[in-house]
Amino acid sequence: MNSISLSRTRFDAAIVDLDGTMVDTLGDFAASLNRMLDDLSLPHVAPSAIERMVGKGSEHLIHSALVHVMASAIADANEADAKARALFDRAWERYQHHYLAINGRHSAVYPGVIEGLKALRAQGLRLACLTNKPTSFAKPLLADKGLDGFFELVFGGDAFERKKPDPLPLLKTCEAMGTAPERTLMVGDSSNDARAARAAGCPVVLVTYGYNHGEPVRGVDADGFVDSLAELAPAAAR
Ligand SMILES: O=C(O)COP(=O)(O)O
Ligand SMILES: [Mg+2]
Repeated sequence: MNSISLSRTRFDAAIVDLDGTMVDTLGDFAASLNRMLDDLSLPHVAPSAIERMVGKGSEHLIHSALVHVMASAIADANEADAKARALFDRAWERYQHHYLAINGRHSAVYPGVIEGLKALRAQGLRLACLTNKPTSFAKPLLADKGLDGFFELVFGGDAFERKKPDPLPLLKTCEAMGTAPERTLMVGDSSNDARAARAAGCPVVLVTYGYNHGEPVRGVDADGFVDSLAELAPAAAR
């Protein structure tokens, strides 16, 4: 933890991101997207490219993957975008089908997550999970990985009118828990989480191992960085 402001703060609650923060879901994203692309008779997309597209919800991920695979055949960016839009409804239906069928099978909980969540709960913090993936994907994934018992609330990207990086989901989650944003710690892996937290008035810590749209995470404006959620316990206890 490299933050001075955090060490002076006491927290009542924490809001924890899912993909890239608690669970490495890149394998699930790759499997579902590539099965979807098979159904559309389109070429596969590499996990290294998918990693840069994750974090802004499934709609953004699907559209980005479609544009990415069509860019090799269609030189004009506007044309590729229009083609991706035309294919979207079918792609979304196929993606949902495949994601729900394999949810969690190609994913793993990051080291230190269970330890970190246990420590936060032991300090009396209330926990909510707030992700941009749909709630119907998030809840079974948390259950499959044995993480559901830590969270009194789970909100997906479809739970509110707008997704992170908009502050609305964080403000609504604080409201649902009855906690003040300045005493509610956001724990995430990307600039999406940090921007949402800053705008909501929540202190924010980012993990260094997540996705962050392919950009170095330490360049993001946050209150601290941790290499493992296990490092959060002493900060929360102060
Ligand atoms: O974009 C996603 O589906 C995952 O997003 P998350 O990092 O908010 O969990
Ligand atoms: Mg994330």
